Amino acid sequence: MAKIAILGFGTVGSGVLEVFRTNADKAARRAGQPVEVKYICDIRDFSSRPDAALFVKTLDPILNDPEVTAVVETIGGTKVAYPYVKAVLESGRHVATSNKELVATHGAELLALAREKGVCFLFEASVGGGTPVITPMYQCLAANNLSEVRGIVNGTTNFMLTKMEREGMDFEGALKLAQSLGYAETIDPSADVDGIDAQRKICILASILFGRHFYPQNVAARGIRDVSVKDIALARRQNAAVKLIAWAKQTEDGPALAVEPMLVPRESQLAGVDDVFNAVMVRGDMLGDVMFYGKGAGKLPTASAVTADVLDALRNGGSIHESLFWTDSEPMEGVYEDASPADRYVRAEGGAAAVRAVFGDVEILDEADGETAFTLRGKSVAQTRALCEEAARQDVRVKNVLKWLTL
Ligand SMILES: NC(=O)C1=CN([C@@H]2O[C@H](COP(=O)(O)OP(=O)(O)OC[C@H]3O[C@@H](n4cnc5c(N)ncnc54)[C@H](OP(=O)(O)O)[C@@H]3O)[C@@H](O)[C@H]2O)C=CC1
Ligand SMILES: N[C@@H](CC=O)C(=O)O
Repeated sequence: MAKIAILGFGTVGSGVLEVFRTNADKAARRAGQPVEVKYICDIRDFSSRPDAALFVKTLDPILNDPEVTAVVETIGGTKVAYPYVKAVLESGRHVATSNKELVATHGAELLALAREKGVCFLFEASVGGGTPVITPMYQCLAANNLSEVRGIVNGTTNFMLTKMEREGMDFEGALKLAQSLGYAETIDPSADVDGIDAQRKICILASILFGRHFYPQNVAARGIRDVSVKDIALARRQNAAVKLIAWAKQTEDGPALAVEPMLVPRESQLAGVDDVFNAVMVRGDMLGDVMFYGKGAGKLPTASAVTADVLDALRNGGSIHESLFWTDSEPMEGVYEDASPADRYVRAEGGAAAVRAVFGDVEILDEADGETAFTLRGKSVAQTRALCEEAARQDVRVKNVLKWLTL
């Protein structure tokens, strides 16, 4: 019988207990032995629950119990989760976590520690929630050189954009609904809306892709605050959808990665990914493109991925880190940009004549309510930025810029 502990009994942690209880037989077969949740550590009061005896308020009773061999971390953030996870790994126990902030900030160090101790540090649920992305990347695609990953990795914003497109729901209403469904980050939902959650996730995917640690501060991230119902309608007129895309790729100048709302042509499979669903496309030199699609957030989908990691750890042990590993690296100055030219949708205050005076002979998509929307073709990030700055000097305020995703 394997004994485990859950740290943090919120949306995901309570889901892990439910998955273990509902699918106990399946879990026992997979782990090679029955699995019992012996402790749950949470600062909240659960004394009225029938299983109140499981609850503890700190990590100490768990560390002091030699029967516990694996620990689930679903507290979130790094303040408590980082020292807790480090202590658990140092004590020679496996860790499975859904905490992308922890992995994006301390992943290389924790992987090295797990390797040193011969235990597992697994984090499948940290990207894609319940959708397997990380394990396929380092296991099933191991015979490929991977050059690119791109996808929709934030369930909350994808849910919100879908509600805005289909039901004309406003931004605040869509966010409240996503929060009530347990999709949004509880500590700070602006992590979803401002692209920070996706920034952490693309760092994890890029670290696997390139084999060295990528830090969030080196990744330009924009969320969906500037996306209006009007942008979505104009995108639809151009046979495209607005999606928050996280991408990382190898370019001639080295790695490039970012998170940004983009215009996604309907021919792309990513355009049809709606609601809380996530989808990640990985490009390999042998397989070509492969897409992983499924629920990116929510209690049971996410918990199912965390639980699977615990079962893998119990069954296979630390040898997994012969394939799941990346080296540490120093954060650099600035961000990893893609310098190649691209086409962009731009919406700015002012008439078509004022817009053309700055941006040249651009294709006008719409001119209404004192705003002009147009397509700016073949400009790099730096050129686009310079044009927007020049526009501001000429009283043409740019309200949104969305790069077209190439297929
Ligand atoms: N929700 C989702 O769909 C998904 C979440 N994730 C990630 O999973 C992690 C957990 O998310 P989620 O379950 O939504 O978060 P919740 O806020 O619902 O759960 C966290 C729990 O941990 C408790 N907690 C806080 N501090 C401590 C502490 N010192 N010791 C023990 N427990 C503590 C919290 O209590 P209190 O409320 O009092 O602070 C809360 O009960 C996060 O990293 C998140 O990003 C990943 C994929 C999907
Ligand atoms: N808040 C996140 C939860 C999963 O990581 C999201 O919306 O995707």
